[in-house]
Amino acid sequence: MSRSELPELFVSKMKDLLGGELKEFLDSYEQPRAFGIRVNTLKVGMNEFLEKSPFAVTSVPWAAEGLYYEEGERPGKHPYYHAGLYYIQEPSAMSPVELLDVHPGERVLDLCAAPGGKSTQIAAKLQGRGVLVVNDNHSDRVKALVKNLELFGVRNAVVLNEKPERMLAPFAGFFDKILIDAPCSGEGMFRKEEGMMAQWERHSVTECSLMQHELLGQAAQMLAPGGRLVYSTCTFSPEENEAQIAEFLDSHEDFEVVRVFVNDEMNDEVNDEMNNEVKGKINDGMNDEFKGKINDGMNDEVNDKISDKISDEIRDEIRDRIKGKSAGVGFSSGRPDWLRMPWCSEGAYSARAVAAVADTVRLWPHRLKGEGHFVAVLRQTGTAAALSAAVVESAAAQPVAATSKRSGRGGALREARAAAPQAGVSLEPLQAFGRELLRSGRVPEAAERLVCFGEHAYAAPEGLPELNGVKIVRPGWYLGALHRGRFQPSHAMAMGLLMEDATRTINLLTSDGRVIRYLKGETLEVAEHEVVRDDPALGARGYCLICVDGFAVGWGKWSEGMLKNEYPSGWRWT
Ligand SMILES: C[S@@+](CC[C@H](N)C(=O)[O-])C[C@H]1O[C@@H](n2cnc3c(N)ncnc32)[C@H](O)[C@@H]1O
Repeated sequence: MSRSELPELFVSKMKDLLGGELKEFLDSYEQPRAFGIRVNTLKVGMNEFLEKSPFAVTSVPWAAEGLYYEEGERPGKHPYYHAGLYYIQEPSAMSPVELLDVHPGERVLDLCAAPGGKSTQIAAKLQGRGVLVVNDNHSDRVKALVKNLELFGVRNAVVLNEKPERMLAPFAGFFDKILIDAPCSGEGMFRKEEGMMAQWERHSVTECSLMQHELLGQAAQMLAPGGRLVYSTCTFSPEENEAQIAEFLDSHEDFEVVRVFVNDEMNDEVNDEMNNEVKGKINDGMNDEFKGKINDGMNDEVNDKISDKISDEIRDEIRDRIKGKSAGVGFSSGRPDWLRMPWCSEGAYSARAVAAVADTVRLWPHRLKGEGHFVAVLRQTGTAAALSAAVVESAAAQPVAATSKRSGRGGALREARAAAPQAGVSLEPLQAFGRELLRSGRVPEAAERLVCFGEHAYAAPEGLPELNGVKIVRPGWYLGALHRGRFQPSHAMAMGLLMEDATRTINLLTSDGRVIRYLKGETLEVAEHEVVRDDPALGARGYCLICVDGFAVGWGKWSEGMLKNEYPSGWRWT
């Protein structure tokens, strides 16, 4: 796009904000934009992906799993996309979750989650452990959110379609980490989606900032003492960013801004330095510690896992060090230009708030390869007493006994008691499926809990509070339907499995023409010897997990040399 297409009012606001940097900022609109994917480490290690990547990629400096790809590539048109190996994401949009600092086992809320870019990133950080609650108040957008979580194979997410005020009672003080990726005026989207410019004229920044103010206050109530809250937008207007945070701090004395660094200035040279150092260390580590073991017969898979692990650890260490080096360069510290905005009267915010806001992060499109983002990392400064009280409380937390409002047949809303299937529905077909098709012999796994809404079975994460009256779209990983004494496994179930989880698989290579035909929903010819079974006593006939290069893409039902296609119509390759 050209800078001349930008709304005049927007340009004059940016002049107030950026001063001498305005030209560089506007020039960035004439540059080609950066394209990114984020690797799904629930399914594939970074090193394995880099070896298999169908496109040339380079690292996004501020996101551990982020990669740039070149314009002209079509990552959405590759079987790996259908296997959920990556999410196509604008690179600067990868920064908020990176700064949320999620660890496996935590309770995390993504309050404004659709279509799920950041939810899938959080899920990968959780590595299947802990609880991820994702919410969006827009019922149509929630459908895309569910689909993306399913494609990513996320098993520990609960999807809600609620107004945040209705979540306050059940989730008061519940979450360790909360992300508010707020609805905003979208100024950072002008280059990516030109339609946003027309919307920007109509939707006032003021309207968005009122919404954001409310969301921040609501999220604060759901955060545990000592918890971390990340607020992000893809807009540049300070009314929706710095001012929003300053106002929040002035009404929430128990919150502070956490000083974080983003390497928006990190240049290729530093990046290369980091990559070389990582490579060298991996080789050293391999030589010293693992070479002997590898020679002792460890196979390639184990080898890859070790090098993934070393790579992650060393990468983190080096990244931290380089972040230290760039302190004071790559973020908005000490640049209070927003206070010069015409609407900002002197003394509108306390000195504490103004000083703290200097530690929020701006990713600018003229300084890095990305469209731009604002990120504020906030911490609830819980006292030790409050923290121990929260621990006692969480130990006493009851498991879910949720009710769900789902549209029943005929569109009527009905309440279904969770954990018990509909009267007359037996769980035996689901259990039999688990015994036959899963190596673990059971579904759900020990850390999950079976929840039924009518005929539909889910594996829910443990440790949620009572959710009575909350609109639940998915109480967990959707397993499938129990109908007339049969179990019909869902596509979400297939996507939540790894090839090694299943006892009967058909693994096709991407080069095999049948892959695209499978993804288009066609019936395939598959010879019996291609149906791989753990145990020769297990027949070839029946459900098989269909994989591409070892990654699950869906179900098929094999019989007499033919594979009946179970790939859902809404997911097909077009
Ligand atoms: C910037 S988008 C979120 C993008 C998402 N985090 C991602 O990475 O894919 C903001 C979302 O907030 C939702 N939203 C707007 N107002 C909301 C509210 N009051 N409560 C919850 N969600 C809201 C919108 O429907 C929209 O999907």
